[in-house]
Amino acid sequence: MARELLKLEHINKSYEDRQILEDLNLTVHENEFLTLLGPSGCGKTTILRMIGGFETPDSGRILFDGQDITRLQPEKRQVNTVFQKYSLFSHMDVAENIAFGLKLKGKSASYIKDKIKYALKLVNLDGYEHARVTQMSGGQQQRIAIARAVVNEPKVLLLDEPFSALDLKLRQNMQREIVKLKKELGITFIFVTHDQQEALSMSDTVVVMNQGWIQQIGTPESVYNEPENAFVADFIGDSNIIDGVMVRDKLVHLLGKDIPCINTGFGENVPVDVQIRPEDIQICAPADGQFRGIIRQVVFKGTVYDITIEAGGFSWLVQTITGHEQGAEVGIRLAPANIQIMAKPASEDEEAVSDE
Ligand SMILES: Nc1ncnc2c1ncn2[C@@H]1O[C@H](COP(=O)(O)OP(=O)(O)OP(=O)(O)O)[C@@H](O)[C@H]1O
Repeated sequence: MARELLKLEHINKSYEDRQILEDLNLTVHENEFLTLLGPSGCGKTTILRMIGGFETPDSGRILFDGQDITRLQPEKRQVNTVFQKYSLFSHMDVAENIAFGLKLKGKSASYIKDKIKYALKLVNLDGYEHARVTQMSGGQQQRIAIARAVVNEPKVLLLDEPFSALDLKLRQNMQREIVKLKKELGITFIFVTHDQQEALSMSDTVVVMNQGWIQQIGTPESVYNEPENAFVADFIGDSNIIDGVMVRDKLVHLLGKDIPCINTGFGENVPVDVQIRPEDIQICAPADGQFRGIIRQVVFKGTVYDITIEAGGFSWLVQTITGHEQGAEVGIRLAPANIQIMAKPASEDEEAVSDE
């Protein structure tokens, strides 16, 4: 793993007596593409604003290269932000927008000219120096906002939902371009989004958040394939999440049956959440299934079918590449490797204990 570049240590932040972040710890490595992913209001932007210097934590420290920058002014940090609304100056042309920060820093005219040329080339807008920003498309404005940040040669680029105003096609284009840009620049990117697809396709590391808490940190593959709890499983991709109880290691009691699973490390009789991805469920002949049921709904999604099967008292979402007949009786088979066993959230555990 690369060197640790940025560290958030024991961060607390409240707004008007409401605690938004509590004892948050996060490490960002040099040259990492790290994405903060979570539903609206979970505190992603607050974290980004603290890293950028636009917000101060109530307590805790932010370290950059080992130096405490918690209270350092934004312009003194080696960090630049691309905001959601781009915040371009409408009365200035493209070049003036990009030059703005450099002029404030007192850079020479020839230095600024070279930088503008370099940055516009980088974002595929060569020759647009004198265009008016108001006459440019959302995607082009987004690129200018990125060019404006890049000319400052930041060590870290912060991007706060930069594609939220763009339509799907353009969004996907920009996602590819950002990943390419990141490779060319060789710097650290911290990206904020509530779009799980965007996070999975772009990042080295995904930080999944909910209500101010980090739920899981991992590669896109690990948060998708090995979610640590039901929130992550449910938020990232589609999931079947079912209450289970461990019978013993490698055997979980699920909807009235004992089903083999992989190693879990959970003790006997421990209540767990069991996750099975829709694409991992095998539909078979009724007699061959671990559960027997009826197909209730078949919806064609373009590349896959979403099939709802009622079986074992549970409504399963199953994804297949071939169609099935509504009303048909079928079996469901689960491969042990496709059964993800997760700890229940602490509060639910307590309830389970007190119910007994
Ligand atoms: N300046 C502020 N004053 C009061 N409350 C605030 C302020 N800034 C943010 N909040 C609140 O803090 C919480 C976290 O906000 P934040 O913007 O960090 O979330 P987010 O995950 O980035 O959400 P979104 O995706 O909607 O931007 C929200 O409930 C928000 O209303």
